[in-house]
Amino acid sequence: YLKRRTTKRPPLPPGPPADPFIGHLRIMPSDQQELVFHEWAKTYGDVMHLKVFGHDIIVLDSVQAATELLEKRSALYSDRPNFTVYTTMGWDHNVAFFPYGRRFRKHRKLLQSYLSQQFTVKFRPIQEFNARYLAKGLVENTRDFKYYISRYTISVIMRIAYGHQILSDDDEYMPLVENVAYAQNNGGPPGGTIAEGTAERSFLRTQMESMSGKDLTDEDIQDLKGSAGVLFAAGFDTTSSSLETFVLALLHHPDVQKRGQEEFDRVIGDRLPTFEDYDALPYAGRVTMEVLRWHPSAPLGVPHRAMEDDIYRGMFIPKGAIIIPNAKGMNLDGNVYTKPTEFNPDRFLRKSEGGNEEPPPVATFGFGRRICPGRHLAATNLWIAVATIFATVNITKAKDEGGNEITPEIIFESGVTSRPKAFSCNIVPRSEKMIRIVASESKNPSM
Ligand code: HEM
Repeated sequence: YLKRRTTKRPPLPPGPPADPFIGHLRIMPSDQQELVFHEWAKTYGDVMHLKVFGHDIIVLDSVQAATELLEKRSALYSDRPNFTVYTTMGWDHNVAFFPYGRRFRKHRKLLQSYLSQQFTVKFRPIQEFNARYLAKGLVENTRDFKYYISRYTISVIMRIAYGHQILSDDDEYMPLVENVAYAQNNGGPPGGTIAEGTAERSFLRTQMESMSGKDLTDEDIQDLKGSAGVLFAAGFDTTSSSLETFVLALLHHPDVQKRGQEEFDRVIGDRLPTFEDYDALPYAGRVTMEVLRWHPSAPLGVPHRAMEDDIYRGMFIPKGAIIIPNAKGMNLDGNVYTKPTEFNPDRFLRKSEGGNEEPPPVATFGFGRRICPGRHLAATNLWIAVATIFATVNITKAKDEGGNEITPEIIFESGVTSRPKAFSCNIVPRSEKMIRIVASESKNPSM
């Protein structure tokens, strides 16, 4: 009896009541899962167990639990579940879905060195130019603002991954906006130019050069193409949806736009911002951080998988369990953020400066050995776009036929990546002077 007691397995983490056999299938939300999980966590705790189709699912709803498991015990939690849907869609070269192992480490190493904080400083001229090109689009305003946002994020990635700068709407690669899977599987369009040695410096070219002299295997070539395609697939949607979230937040908070514009006028005024101005434009920095907190564009992160049985805070986590880090839930944690649903960039300010000293939203970019390798690029892409938008245009609510302002709902689509539900707005240049500045500073790049 004593032996049986000591070897008894601790209980699974708590969770909502389940049905026999089918577990939580019936109550699994099909929409806004992140918000429903966050509500459940208020009753069952920040480590919650669900069971669906025989699979154990552990939802983590606090940064503390996610850090302790996915970072401190990363040797046990860096695997991915089997993403059958994505692999049957042909996304099998995407490192984001690789199980933990040799091929994962190889891809991750390639990406990590190219996207490190230090290395991404080299991309600044590319980001600055493309932010100006974004402003040019918004000032001309002949298409929906979402088009210009997508063109911006695609252009930066195309240039960094493949060495190709998009300079016109007729660019043959613009259809990639609609066809991420194509880029993923074909290693990006300008592959030919790389072989010919004419492409600008880029991820593909750098990796090819570092391997020159070696005999490249088919797997090496596939891996190079695959990881360049991953930059596109993982970086495009996430960044453009965050910029849409920024526009949505401005419509609800004209005061935020006003303060961003006042900061720009006071500090810079008669030219467009560059990364040299980063420290001088702290409000733009806080707004960027609040966008990433308010609605993380991958609200449930990307699931990890437990590689062994584990025990955490006296709860049993079975081998094979799917671990879901609920980034949105963590960013709405009322123990960490005051009035968490409010968009308030000043929450990050020091108390002595009138803020709450609340921490940056680390959950947005995930955890441990799987943390987003593109996070430095993403954060700087967002910052330069935010600062340039403050500098150049006024964004206000659209009006209906009767001249009444339309206030868009704060509601986000469900999915692995999530953007605001479609909404419209008015975008006009801030002044004649700004139109001239944008025209003269968005000329072809010398990068
Ligand atoms: C706002 C923009 C972005 C957000 C919110 C975001 C978020 C995330 C998250 C939550 C993960 C999963 C982390 C985990 O498993 O714990 C991830 C993985 C990844 N991200 Fe990002 N990301 C963004 C932009 C980018 C960019 C710009 C790139 C590259 C150009 C990129 C490349 C990747 C890759 C390759 C992975 C897979 C990493 C792995 O499985 O080891 N991301 N991202």
